[in-house]
Amino acid sequence: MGFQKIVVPEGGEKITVNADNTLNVPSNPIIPFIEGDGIGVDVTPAMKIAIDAAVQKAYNGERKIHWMEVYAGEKATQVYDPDTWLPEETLEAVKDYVVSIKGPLTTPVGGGIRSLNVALRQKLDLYTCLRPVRWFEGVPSPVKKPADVDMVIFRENSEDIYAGIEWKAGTAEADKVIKFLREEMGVTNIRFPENCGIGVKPVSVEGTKRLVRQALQYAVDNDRESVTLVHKGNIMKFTEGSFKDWGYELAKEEFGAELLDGGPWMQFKNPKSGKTIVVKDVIADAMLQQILLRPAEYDVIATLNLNGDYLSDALAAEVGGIGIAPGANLADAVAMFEATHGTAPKYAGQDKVNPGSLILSAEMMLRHMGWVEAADLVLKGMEKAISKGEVTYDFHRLMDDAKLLKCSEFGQAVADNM
Ligand SMILES: NC(=O)C1=CN([C@@H]2O[C@H](COP(=O)(O)OP(=O)(O)OC[C@H]3O[C@@H](n4cnc5c(N)ncnc54)[C@H](OP(=O)(O)O)[C@@H]3O)[C@@H](O)[C@H]2O)C=CC1
Ligand SMILES: O=C(O)CCC(=O)C(=O)O
Ligand SMILES: [Mg+2]
Repeated sequence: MGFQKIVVPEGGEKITVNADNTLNVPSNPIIPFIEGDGIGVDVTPAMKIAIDAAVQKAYNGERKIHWMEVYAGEKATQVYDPDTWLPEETLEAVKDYVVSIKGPLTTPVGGGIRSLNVALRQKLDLYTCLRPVRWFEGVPSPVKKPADVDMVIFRENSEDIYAGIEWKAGTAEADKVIKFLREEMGVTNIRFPENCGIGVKPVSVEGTKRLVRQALQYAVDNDRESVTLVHKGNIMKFTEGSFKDWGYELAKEEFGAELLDGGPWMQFKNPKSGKTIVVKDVIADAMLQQILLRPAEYDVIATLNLNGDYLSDALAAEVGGIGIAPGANLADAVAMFEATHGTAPKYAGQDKVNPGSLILSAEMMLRHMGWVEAADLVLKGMEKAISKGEVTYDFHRLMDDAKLLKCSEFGQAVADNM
């Protein structure tokens, strides 16, 4: 494939996909990366230091990642032209090379371009946002028992209000939609119809079921105890409420779940371990208190896009903050790994922030590639560096007697402690 600006590294090969979506990973895979805006310039190089060291140590030079920079966000506007935020060839490369990783990208609030992060997920149909949340020994936490927080969020990544179907108050488009709603749909309860922005929230049975299927399968494969459907179905009956109903329906249809004590909770036997997996649901606002008060009762979570966004940051806070919260955006074959945090512009270029989130996202990527020995070394390096009190500013400000490291130094500390 001929690219305009992307330079394909020499000596690397593509990861390919089999008919059953398993990967063929060569020993010299080319991995596209988006550096990211803001603190992307800090965390992405630190991530590469830690990951290259883990691969070198695990495989003694027999395996090596060939990083290939692809562009999005502000850097794309510099490399291509001022109006190109998400070049077509970036999308092609991410699809063609199958496994990639990205730093955060800026989205202006209120106006300007729509989220490039959301656009990447939608254009590549990366419908699962997978965000595991666990505590590392020694990480400062605002809760009494952070070790009880061990949850894996499956956030629906392609629907909900993130579809970006909305019209600004006072525009002809908003007025037209409001007129339609009032005159043709009999809507009488738009409080201020003269000056009202309108948003649309699509939630489908297909979108829900493919996400919940991933969450249930994850619970089976990883011998987890429960899957909780988190929704606001009491208020948004035909979107969030249907998500809950379709989730239970899928559990029954495809995993053989049966009602537990008359329902609505369900349960089924894990075909691999024989243990019971409970499928339950919690309303989203109550869930935000549950994760603080009774975290040990929650395990795998399946939820809609906005709930998942809120829950990700709230849960991350319980185990040290979004500086250490990893994630992945997954389609059936294509996978793009990505930190949970944003561009933190006030820290951009200061070599200050925690690269842990992107390093742990890359750890997930190595595991996804089947490079588990290297992934284990990343965890070991991270755990040891933190337990020695070698940390970035976010942990340092909450710890006594810790050593303050720069972003790049923490990447090196992970490498040195493997
Ligand atoms: N996937 C993506 O690319 C995402 C992009 N964004 C975008 O990022 C921009 C900024 O968003 P904002 O709401 O400020 O959220 P951010 O996640 O960028 O930052 C919020 C706060 O979180 C803490 N934080 C974030 N990253 C780190 C890190 N690596 N290490 C330590 N602490 C960290 C900082 O806290 P403190 O001030 O306490 O030190 C920071 O001020 C927006 O344009 C938003 O749209 C947001 C989320 C995800
Ligand atoms: O796209 C954005 O700017 C924000 C996305 C976000 O907060 C997330 O995915 O967690
Ligand atoms: Mg978020």
